[in-house]
Amino acid sequence: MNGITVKICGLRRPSDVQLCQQLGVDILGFVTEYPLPVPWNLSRQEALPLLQLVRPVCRSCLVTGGPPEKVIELASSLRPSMVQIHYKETLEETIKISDALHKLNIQAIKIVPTQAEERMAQFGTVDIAAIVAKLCTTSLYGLLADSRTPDNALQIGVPLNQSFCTEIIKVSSKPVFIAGGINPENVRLLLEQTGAKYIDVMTGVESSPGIKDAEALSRLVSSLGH
Ligand SMILES: O=C(O)c1ccccc1NCC(=O)[C@H](O)[C@H](O)COP(=O)(O)O
Repeated sequence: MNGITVKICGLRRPSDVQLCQQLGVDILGFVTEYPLPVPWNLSRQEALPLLQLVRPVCRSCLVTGGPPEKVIELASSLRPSMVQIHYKETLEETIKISDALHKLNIQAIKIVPTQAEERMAQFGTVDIAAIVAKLCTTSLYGLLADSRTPDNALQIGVPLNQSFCTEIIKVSSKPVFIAGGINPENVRLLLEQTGAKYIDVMTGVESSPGIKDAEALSRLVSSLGH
């Protein structure tokens, strides 16, 4: 399973940042100034020294969200490689954020909500193919098909929605990250079933929120041939 891009999210400790890099993780995710009080959340003062540990061969990703001005200001201040727009941003807000970040050479990815009512609120339609088509005309780097949303942010092990992921991958011309309940035991099967090339994992490699389990992380990464 070579060629799979691995993002590990919810990093809070320097030792976990180092571990991810030793294991060859591609993207290191830091939940920063997220609009809800989740246990992975960092202040920008906490995030900065962790971001500075990320070597140029890896990418750093801020997971955040909210009003465009706030997201753009945060990214301008911390200068990560990527920003994951992961709250309730509309299409117009997503375009505003991704255009501004593009000018700063920062890649942006946007969650496509699993819940129909959230899709309607953010994009004015529930139709997944139509939403993906619109997002693929923007300056976003990629999309995220994630079962963890602002509405179930505190749950552990929210399972992956396979048909949702498969549908987005089928119609997207941009990279699609799949996320939700991926762990060392199910990762290969989920990749085969969805055809995904990009994965995002948080709680499936943790012993408790924000504490990565070195053995689980190592098994996940080595099962992908990293
Ligand atoms: O990280 C959070 O605190 C968070 C809160 C609300 C929505 C999403 C959040 N994280 C997004 C991620 O990128 C996670 O890596 C992704 O949801 C996968 O999580 P898991 O199912 O625990 O692997």
